[in-house]
Parts: sequence; structure tokens; C-alpha cells
Amino acid sequence: MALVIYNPAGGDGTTKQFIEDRVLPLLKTNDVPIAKIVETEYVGHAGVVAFEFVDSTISGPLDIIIASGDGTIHEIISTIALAPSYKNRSPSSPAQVNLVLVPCGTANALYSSLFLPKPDDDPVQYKLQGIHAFIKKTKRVLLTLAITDILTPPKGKGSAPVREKPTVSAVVTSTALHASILHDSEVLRAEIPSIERFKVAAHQNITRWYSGCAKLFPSKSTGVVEIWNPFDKEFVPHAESDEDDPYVDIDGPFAYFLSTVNVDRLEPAFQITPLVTAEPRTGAFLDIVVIRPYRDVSLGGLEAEEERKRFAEKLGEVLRAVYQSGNHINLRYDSAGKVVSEGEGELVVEYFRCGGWEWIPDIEDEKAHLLCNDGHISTIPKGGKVKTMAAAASGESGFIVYV
Ligand SMILES: Nc1ncnc2c1ncn2[C@@H]1O[C@H](COP(=O)(O)OP(=O)(O)OP(=O)(O)O)[C@@H](O)[C@H]1O
Repeated sequence: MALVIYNPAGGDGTTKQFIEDRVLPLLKTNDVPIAKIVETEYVGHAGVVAFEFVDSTISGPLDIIIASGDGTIHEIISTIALAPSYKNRSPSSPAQVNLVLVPCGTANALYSSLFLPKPDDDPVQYKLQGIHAFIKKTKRVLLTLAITDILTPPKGKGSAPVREKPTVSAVVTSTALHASILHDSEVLRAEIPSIERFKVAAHQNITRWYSGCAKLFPSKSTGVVEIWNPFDKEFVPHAESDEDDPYVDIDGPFAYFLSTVNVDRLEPAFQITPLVTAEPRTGAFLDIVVIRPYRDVSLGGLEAEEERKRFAEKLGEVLRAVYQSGNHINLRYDSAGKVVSEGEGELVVEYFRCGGWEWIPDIEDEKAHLLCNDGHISTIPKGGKVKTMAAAASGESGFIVYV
């Protein structure tokens, strides 16, 4: 028996109608038994409903049909994955949850990465592909999760940092520009319901840099942090990472710092981590995109404001290249600091594949404290830091999407 959850407030607000006109009739025609249909009423409601469903379904598959965007999917995954205890379900029977996706949000990153959009797709049929895949059950994807801990500063001398409740993401974990965009775009939701609001918010933040430093952790399976080499078209161990000392420290300032799991894009055409699909690998990996302004040597010697203005133009070019099939990962600086697609200059974008990362914002830089988990924004406390690690799904527990 499947649970149906939909968010009436996501996307352009037409979800309820799509459920009634398209989804429920399709499920009925294919004899999919429905346990319950729930319209979410508040932020966090989807997680509560999904938790109750998992707890009360003692036998049989756990099928959850979700008509929403990534934010609601995040609430469901994070709540189930972090449930401290169940009343009815034994802790020794790990849950394998089948998620059936109907893209009714604004960005729909997970859906558009798993069901690649084609120019001639019929919009209604495209949105129903997840249901058809669930009915056929031929091919499935086990989701990799990213587990994020915010560590607040130690209370007193000699005491350890305090670990807040972790968050589990299935799409994106970011700081810097992307977190600022998601933070500011929420204010624009009513005025601009489409993905255009992300562009407006990007424009508002494009000259901002973020102070702090980051540490990259090796993946379990390779033992090192890898970096993409676009010349040879392969991931190679980072120059500072080997089996004896695999950690890589990177200093700010940063313009962009974002990691993904499961997705190569954050919107149908915004392919920010294109290697997730172009160079797929099984296991617990995060793909990380970092942009640091001072890799552009032509910025040296300018006034701070002029540096930021000049770099903002280049960052704009890089973000436009993301929409050109993820071509930002091939961009370089020429000897005059111009952004070009060819040559042997410094890469504009650093593209890492690794097991996790830590971000330590400069205490003075307020916006560097913003953190985005699948669209959900939180604030790292002053003096604190954040750590995100990849976790691969196992055969018996975890989240599955039929594709
Ligand atoms: N009835 C409701 N009223 C207001 N907000 C709701 C309601 N139900 C759920 N929400 C919240 O709406 C937020 C956004 O939801 P969702 O992710 O489904 O859509 P979206 O943000 O438009 O899409 P995407 O995440 O793909 O960009 C979530 O944080 C969710 O908690």
C-alpha cells in the first residue's frame, strides 16, 4: 500500500490539481493500492507523515509517492533516516523505502537528474515518468546520502565542540553563493514562482565573496581526494592528497562552494556537477564545485571593490557556462585573466570528488555562515563549523527511486 504525499505550496501551486487529474487516475488504472493521500499543511509535515507511515507498515514494501520539489523530498528522507526510534518497527529491521517522484516543485533537481529532460518531451507525460517507472519496476537507483553536522563552538576551555542534530541531504549541500541565493530567493517566492527567482537572487549576491577555509576528506574507496583533470578527462589524486596524508586544505576567499550527491543539475538545464552522470561511480562520493577568485592572477593590485566588480563579470560567465551542458568545468584564465575555453591556463573551477568536507567560516563574515541542505537554509553559529560526509546506500536499507 502506497502513501501519497503532496505539497500544495510547492512550485507554481498546481500540484493538487495534477494529483487529482493525472496521478490518482494513473495509479487506479494500474491497480496501485493507496494507503493514504496527504496534503502537507506546514513546513515539516511531510516528514511527520512519512515517519508515521514507515513506523506503522510492519510488513510489505514502503512505497511513498511524493508530488513536490526537492525541499519536501529532503524533509521525508532526513526525518526517516534520522528517526531516533520507532514505536512499532523493530530497530533490527532496517527500512528500504521506495520513493516515487512527481516533480511539482520549482527546481526539481533530483527528478531532472534521474529523468533527463528532452526538448520534445510532453510536459505532462514527462512528469509522470516516475510513476510509470515505479509501475514497471525495471531499473532502480539507490540514493547516496550526504550527512551534515553543524558543530557549535566549545562551551568552555578544553571542552569539545557540540554536535547539533544532523541533516541528511539527497541533492545539494552548499555554502557561499548558492546558499545565499537559496536564502534570498525564498523572499521572492510569491512574486516570482518560477526558477527565475534564483537568477534574481544570484544577481543580488554576485559581487560577494565568502571568507573562511575548507578541508576535503578522502573517499573510503579511493583513500584520496580526487580532482578533475579536463585535459585527460579523468579524476586524478589531488597533488596534496596521498594515502599518508589524504586531507586537502583550501583557503578562501570563496565565491562558490557546493557539493552534490545523486544529481548532475540543480534545475533541468543548470548542470553544475555534470560528472555525476558523465563519470558515474558507485559508492560514497560527493562531487564538489569550488570557485576561488584569487586563482585569477589578474585581480592582484586592484582596490577591493574593483576586484569584486571585475570578478563578478567572470563569475557571471562561469554561471552561464553551467547552462551550456556544464561547460564551466573546462574554463580557464588566459594570461590576461580572460575566461576562455581553451589553452593551458589556471582552471577557473576546481571540481573535486571525495568523501566529505568541512567548512569553517570566518567569524566576521555573516553570509559565510549560511548553509543550504537541499534548499533548506540554516546558520552555522559564530565560531562553529559544518561537516558533510557521503554515505552510500546498502542493499537492505536506504532510499530507492525507480527510473
Ligand atoms: N501547506 C504548506 N504551506 C506552506 N509551505 C509548505 C506547505 N507544505 C509544505 N511546505 C513547505 O514548502 C517548502 C517548499 O517545498 P518544495 O520543495 O516541495 O517546493 P519548491 O521549493 O517549490 O521546489 P524545489 O525544492 O524543487 O525548488 C518546503 O520547505 C515545505 O516544507
